[in-house]
Amino acid sequence: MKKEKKFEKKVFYKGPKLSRNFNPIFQEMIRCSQSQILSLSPKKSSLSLLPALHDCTQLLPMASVAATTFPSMARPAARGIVAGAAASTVPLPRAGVASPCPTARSLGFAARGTDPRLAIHVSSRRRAASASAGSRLARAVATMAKKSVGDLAAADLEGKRVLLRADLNVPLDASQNITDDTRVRAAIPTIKHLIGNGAKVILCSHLGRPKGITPKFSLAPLVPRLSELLGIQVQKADDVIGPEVEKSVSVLPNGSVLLLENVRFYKEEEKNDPEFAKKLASLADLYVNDAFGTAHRAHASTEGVTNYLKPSVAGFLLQKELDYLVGAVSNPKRPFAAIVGGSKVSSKIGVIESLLEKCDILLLGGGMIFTFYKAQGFPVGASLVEDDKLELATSLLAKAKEKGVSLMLPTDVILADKFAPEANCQVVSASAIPDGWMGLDIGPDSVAAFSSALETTQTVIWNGPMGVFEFEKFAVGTEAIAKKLAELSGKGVTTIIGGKDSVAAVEKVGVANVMSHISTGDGASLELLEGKELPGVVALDEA
Ligand SMILES: Nc1ncnc2c1ncn2[C@@H]1O[C@H](COP(=O)(O)OP(=O)(O)OP(=O)(O)O)[C@@H](O)[C@H]1O
Ligand SMILES: O=C(O)[C@H](O)COP(=O)(O)O
Repeated sequence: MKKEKKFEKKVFYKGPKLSRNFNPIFQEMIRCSQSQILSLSPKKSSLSLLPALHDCTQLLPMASVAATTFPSMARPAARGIVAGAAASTVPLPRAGVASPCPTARSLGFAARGTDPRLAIHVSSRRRAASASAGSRLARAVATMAKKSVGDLAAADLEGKRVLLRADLNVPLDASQNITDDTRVRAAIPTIKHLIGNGAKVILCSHLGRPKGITPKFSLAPLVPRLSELLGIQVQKADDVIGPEVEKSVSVLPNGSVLLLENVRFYKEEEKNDPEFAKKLASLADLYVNDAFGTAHRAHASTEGVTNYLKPSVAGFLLQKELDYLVGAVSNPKRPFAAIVGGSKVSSKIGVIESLLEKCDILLLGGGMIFTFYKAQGFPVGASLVEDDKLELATSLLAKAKEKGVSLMLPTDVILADKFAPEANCQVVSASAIPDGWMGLDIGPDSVAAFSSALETTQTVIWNGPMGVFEFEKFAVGTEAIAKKLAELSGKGVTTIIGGKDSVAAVEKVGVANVMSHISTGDGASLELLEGKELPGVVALDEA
């Protein structure tokens, strides 16, 4: 690299002809001389004069430079759709309904106010999106345009028996205490709305994966917390269907809640048995699905009952999840960055492929990066590698380039001499992993490069940790990203966190309450990000 006065105009490289095979050289060049690289000419055409260098921008931290220095590489926002969405309104709970209870940590229901473009009804997105008919995006958004519980008038609810499917699948300790009540708190706004309008709520959920009636999976431990959050005594049925439950429902006063027993105590639930669904539906007059975390399951209580209950509508939590994981991701404020981590590339292929269609910057971390390194010919030591996914990694890199997405891989990693919390560690360049060592976190240079790339963004979605964050020594990269996203949230950037480990990381760092949206779904949010339709959503009435 020759030092020149006019760095902002050109960068000269002296050395072997650059190609992908010379990535280690280029990587080292960036590591040592980042300020010089940062001064590449802002014309994309100058990159094309250096085709090999251009290749590298798709693979290395140059991508962050490209994102900031070459805004033309970022694809323009879908302005028509955004404008349509901005003009629409949020369906608010009706007057006289108690506001959601204060929560220990914000579930982000207030975030609509911070980003007016997200204050939209699902149906308005359908109208806007249909303007770009034919695109995969338009279809995906359109199928998520569902009638909401907020669309029902007070008269539709007063005295009505409402079957409300929530996801109360919470973790319990050995003494049956709830160790994380996030999903319980997330269910409260819809329940309050229903009881505030005089409905009789028949609340139903699964807990765990029981095989038949299993006392440790009873929903009984949920009753005290639900009652506390709702400010009324929640009744509990000992069964899901049958004469005893029917009797309890028949004496329910308006504005009350009856919690059914774990719906998975019946094997018919997961089989989506029509007879079981019919019996469950017969308890109620209408159906509300607020169980986002289970919306990817076509079960009797999430899908089957909609064949017997009209209307079948979405609850507020389900709506909010769709607003962010479909709406904000499909029509993002740009630049839009996606951060994908986790253990294996194989479990994130769908997410990466889908996000490559939408984002401007893609940051990769976690165990999957070593498959990408190996695909580029780097030594990976004892790191996690999926040898049968090397071609896939190469094709994802090519796809990113083709789509003009700035894909960044970490340039340095933290290595361990064994997979253990007390392992010895060292930081090395990503291209210089010695035999016998395994990469368990991204390194400090990568954190800096990722942070500076994120600085440029207006929307960020994060799924999957950057390293083995369960071990303190290897949690630094993940926690740094969590803190960076918290900082960006404070500056008005839309930040969306999905995947149980990324959610756990932001909670551990204590910044969950500042994020725009923390998804309550795990598999469901992953499937939604992959662009899949969720059966529990598809089955609901159209808006
Ligand atoms: N470098 C690495 N080597 C091995 N394992 C890793 C590495 N980096 C992260 N992991 C592990 O990946 C796991 C998380 O991977 P996973 O794909 O399940 O992510 P997730 O998106 O948060 O989870 P999910 O979508 O299932 O909720 C963590 O347990 C973490 O320890
Ligand atoms: O925790 C979850 O992901 C949901 O409650 C769905 O549970 P399941 O994976 O057992 O269907």
